Amino acid sequence: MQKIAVIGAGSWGSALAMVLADNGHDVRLVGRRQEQMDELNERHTNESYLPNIELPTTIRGYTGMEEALGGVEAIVLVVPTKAMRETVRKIVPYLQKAVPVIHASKGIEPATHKRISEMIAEEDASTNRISSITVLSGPSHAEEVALRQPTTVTVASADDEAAKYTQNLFMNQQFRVYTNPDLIGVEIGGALKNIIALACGVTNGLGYGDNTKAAIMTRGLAEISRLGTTMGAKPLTFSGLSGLGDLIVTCTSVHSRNWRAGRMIGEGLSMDEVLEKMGMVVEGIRTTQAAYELSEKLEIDMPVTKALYSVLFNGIDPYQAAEELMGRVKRHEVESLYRS
Ligand SMILES: NC(=O)C1=CN([C@@H]2O[C@H](COP(=O)(O)OP(=O)(O)OC[C@H]3O[C@@H](n4cnc5c(N)ncnc54)[C@H](OP(=O)(O)O)[C@@H]3O)[C@@H](O)[C@H]2O)C=CC1
Ligand SMILES: O=C(CO)COP(=O)(O)O
Repeated sequence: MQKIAVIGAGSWGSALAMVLADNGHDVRLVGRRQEQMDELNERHTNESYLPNIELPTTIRGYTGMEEALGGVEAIVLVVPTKAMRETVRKIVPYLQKAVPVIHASKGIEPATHKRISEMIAEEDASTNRISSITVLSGPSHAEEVALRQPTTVTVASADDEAAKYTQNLFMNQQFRVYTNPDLIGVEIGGALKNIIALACGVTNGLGYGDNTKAAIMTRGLAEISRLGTTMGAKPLTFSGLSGLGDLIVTCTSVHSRNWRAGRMIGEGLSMDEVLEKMGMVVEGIRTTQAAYELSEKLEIDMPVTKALYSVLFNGIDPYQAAEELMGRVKRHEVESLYRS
């Protein structure tokens, strides 16, 4: 039994807290709204993020870091990417000894183009309170994990022992955890699939069907692989759970916030209208900006990302963006799979 703090009481933080509690760990779930933590402690529910789910009574909710982090042996970070740096800055002063950190968020930071593990390491550089950083990623909608439906994920770390420790923490009969040494590939696959899910949603919103979805998913995976391998990822990782697996689950599921946001944009809503309606994080929007900037900087051909960027940030009509994608110059299918 380990004392574990899960920071971020949204859908995914709560579902992962459930897995850890099911495994017998002492779980402290940290949210930022007192009424939400009162609901968790008194009624064992989190209606705004996991409706109609009863959480294990052993999960305790906290809003204060000092109280939640006392004596913890591991920390799981599950806040939106844009809140990651600020969250790490908030936790490190309360860590009495160096502890392993596991993150389960999916994104890349616009402007710096850093992956999440790089952001965490940077924020701990002067304090050294984090002993290892591991990412947990894969095809895993919180709604289904909370129902204890069979789910598989991957954990990756530069520290092999940290990956195995994380595998042991989370693995159970319903939640199967693999290890993968390719930290870069696992983080990039999880972040970039959200762009492709948004793009698939846009095509559905335009009224296009399964042929178009399969095209965007397959060519999307090709451009994820091109950018990812240029950034140092192993090609095989993109055929795995955190690559193809997560691409499938996000592009084809009504649970996906990215896919749903894309569909509304395809139907004609503005980005602001969509974000207001969602009320949950849509990571793919900021990741589209980051990946587009990276593709320009590294001169990687990423046509789907570029088309989506023009829709989201330059006000291009989605129908026109789709026409332009289809009208590009002739290409060989596989010659440019890993480099532009
Ligand atoms: N949902 C899923 O199925 C999966 C999600 N993920 C990833 O997990 C990460 C978290 O997503 P998810 O839990 O789904 O998001 P949700 O939208 O469900 O919840 C977001 C959580 O983050 C909190 N939050 C929002 N902004 C801030 C901030 N600035 N500082 C601190 N906390 C903040 C919210 O608090 P409040 O309620 O007070 O606003 C809420 O607890 C994302 O990177 C996502 O891609 C990965 C796999 C599966
Ligand atoms: O990452 C996810 C499933 O693996 C969740 O995707 P959404 O953020 O699009 O809901």
